[in-house]
Amino acid sequence: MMERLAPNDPRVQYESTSIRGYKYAYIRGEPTTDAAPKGTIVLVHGFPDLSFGWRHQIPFLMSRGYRVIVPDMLGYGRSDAPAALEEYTFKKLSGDINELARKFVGPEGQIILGGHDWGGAVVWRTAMWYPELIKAVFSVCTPYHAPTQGEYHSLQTIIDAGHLRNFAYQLQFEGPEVETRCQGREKVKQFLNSMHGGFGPQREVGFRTEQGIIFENLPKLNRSALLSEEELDHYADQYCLHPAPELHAPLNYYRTRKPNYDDDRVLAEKGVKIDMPALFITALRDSALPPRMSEGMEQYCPQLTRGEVDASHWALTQTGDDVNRQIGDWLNKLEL
Ligand SMILES: O=C(NCCCc1ccccc1)N[C@H]1CC[C@H](OCc2c(F)cccc2F)CC1
Repeated sequence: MMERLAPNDPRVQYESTSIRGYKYAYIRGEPTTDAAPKGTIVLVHGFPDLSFGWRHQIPFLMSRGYRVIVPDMLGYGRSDAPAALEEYTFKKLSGDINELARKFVGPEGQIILGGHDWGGAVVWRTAMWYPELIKAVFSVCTPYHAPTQGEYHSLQTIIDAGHLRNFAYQLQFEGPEVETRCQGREKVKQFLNSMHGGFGPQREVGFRTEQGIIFENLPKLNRSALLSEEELDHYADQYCLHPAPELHAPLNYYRTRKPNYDDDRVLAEKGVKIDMPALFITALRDSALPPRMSEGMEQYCPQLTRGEVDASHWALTQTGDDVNRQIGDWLNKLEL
């Protein structure tokens, strides 16, 4: 199997462009096969991640004859990180994906669009706002969730009513505590390590979905088995390209529920569905996005293929070869 990308890997190019007045940096990987390029794939990462989060998938997709474009999403890494939460709505991020993609496929072309985590939520909405751009769409971990038809409820109200308990950590992430208490390279590195499942000598953890970050445990944690020291250092370096509070912009993805709800009403009224071919790969041990959350997706995605991996939330790295195999099989069927 191909070796995953290393930080600053010479097999790909590191470029940037201006979108909506913001700098978007991205990885560009070209096909490594002699055959004609099969098309362009755009990959969208989640939280707390980077374009580097797709390091297992990028060489694989290049070897299958695709050009791969992988942005650092707004707020991350080498891209700009505006402070205002309004800049991070699904509708605006969808427009950014459209603009980035069209730089490579032109006004009439199409892409295959893939997402993980928050990137998965973004790709489902991009497929609804820009269906003409999308040849096919896939998401790892994050199921499609329909635009709410009813009235708006805050996450606090929903959780107090006993629903979405697996999203309880988001109540902490919406607030100021995490960005205030995790500033500076060492604390940011400890935060990233905790989110990747690092644990302490008494098996202490630094993050639980029912609770959020357990700050007193962060200094005790050993490095997560999912990341090499070099990889964790790269993440910390990239997050520290932005001034403190380094996590403010990434956490803005948790602060857009109301504006996203307002934008979603237009989609709900139009009865927009995911009509193009779609692949959803669930991670069987993702404590934030358990498999049960994808029940009923077929009614919104008539051309849905389902897959699963025996992984935690970090399925892209933990079961990279299995994820690649399932994406590869699905792509082969698309190209028939
Ligand atoms: O918070 C996220 N990632 C950080 C935590 C990663 C982690 C998990 C478990 C262990 C260690 C680390 N991801 C978000 C991504 C968007 C999701 O919201 C979309 C959505 C809805 F709003 C409603 C219904 C379904 C649906 F998918 C909510 C989780």
